[in-house]
Amino acid sequence: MTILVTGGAGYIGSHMVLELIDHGYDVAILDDLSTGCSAVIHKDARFFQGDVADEAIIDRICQSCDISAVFHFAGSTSLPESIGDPLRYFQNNTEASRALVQNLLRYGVRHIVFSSTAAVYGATSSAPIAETAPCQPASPYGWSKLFTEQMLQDASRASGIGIAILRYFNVAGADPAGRIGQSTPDAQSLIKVACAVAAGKRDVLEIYGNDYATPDGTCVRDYIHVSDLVIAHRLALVALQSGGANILCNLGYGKGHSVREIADAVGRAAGAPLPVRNQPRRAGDQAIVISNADLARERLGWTPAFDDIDVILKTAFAWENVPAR
Ligand SMILES: NC(=O)c1ccc[n+]([C@@H]2O[C@H](COP(=O)([O-])OP(=O)(O)OC[C@H]3O[C@@H](n4cnc5c(N)ncnc54)[C@H](O)[C@@H]3O)[C@@H](O)[C@H]2O)c1
Ligand SMILES: O=c1ccn([C@@H]2O[C@H](COP(=O)(O)OP(=O)(O)O[C@H]3O[C@H](CO)[C@@H](O)[C@H](O)[C@H]3O)[C@@H](O)[C@H]2O)c(=O)[nH]1
Repeated sequence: MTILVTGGAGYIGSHMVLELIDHGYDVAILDDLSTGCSAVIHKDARFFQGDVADEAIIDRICQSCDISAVFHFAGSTSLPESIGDPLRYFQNNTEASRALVQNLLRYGVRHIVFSSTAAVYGATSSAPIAETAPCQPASPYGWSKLFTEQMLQDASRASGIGIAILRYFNVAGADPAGRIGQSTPDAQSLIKVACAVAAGKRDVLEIYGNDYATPDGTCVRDYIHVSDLVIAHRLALVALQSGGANILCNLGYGKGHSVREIADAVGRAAGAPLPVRNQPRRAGDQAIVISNADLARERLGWTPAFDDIDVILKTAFAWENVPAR
């Protein structure tokens, strides 16, 4: 039996593929390479290039591989971008996921693990955020993921397919062995950009807002190492395959770091202070986003191995600090 990883040429998906292959699974990847990178596609995985919403390509994959479970990472991922282009987010995250699930159900796929986000909670939540907090997304990105969560839950009730919905906080870092990292050329996430500045590929780190109600005025986020994140995904699949109930849980470390702290720490990792420039607030940002991830530890038996911001930044910078990347 084969595991299908959608978005397996992207940042998190490529780390998932590595984790699965390291654990002896057969893997197929479906990716349209819209933001993914062919250089990170694992040589031992079968690669299909195309859109997750395309019925014909799902037919081709399911007829040539015995797909038992799907990790669904493919999607559009930028919260600020979604504010300017909401319809693309509802199309590529919600509608494309609906088409994917409908087509997979025809082939008897039994389990789906879905990439959701802390952005489903939105403005009304206090920190740390547990899964029981109300969901009031502050962006089309958050809504596009929340709608998909609801759709999966309803599809599961109707069809019996097992689902795990994992709400990630801020994912960062790279494979500690240096095999892969975040390769998206124009990724705008804080740690990627800060490492690019430290590696001399960008001139300055813009800090979006220094007047938030936080200790140093900059936004606080809960950064989780990508390798811990994909381990939790593998454990979620094992739990579903053992006959466990559907899963909905946060993935984070339950601690926060400000933008300013990240800039300072990347400067330390790189051996020179980072040039920074204060800018106005970015639309859609919350001041503080920190998880309560107790449920993941209980339900999945997950014990993070890289819960250290310096390890996250060291692996991210090591990956970025190669001129060709
Ligand atoms: N990076 C984070 O901090 C974070 C946090 C929460 C949730 N997520 C979610 O995790 C998932 C992966 O994010 P990432 O950071 O690896 O992003 P990414 O852009 O690196 O990866 C997404 C991959 O999906 C592919 N893709 C996009 N639309 C597709 C489509 N319609 N059909 C086929 N392939 C398609 C892209 O080419 C890319 O390879 C996304 O669903 C994202 O919303 C990410
Ligand atoms: O060049 C930059 C980039 C970011 N930031 C700030 O850094 C913080 C983190 O931003 P970013 O790395 O873009 O992450 P988020 O907007 O918090 O969103 C991430 O985390 C969400 C979950 O919390 C995911 O759903 C998203 O896909 C993922 O991009 C925010 O305050 C940004 O304003 C800067 O100041 N300068």
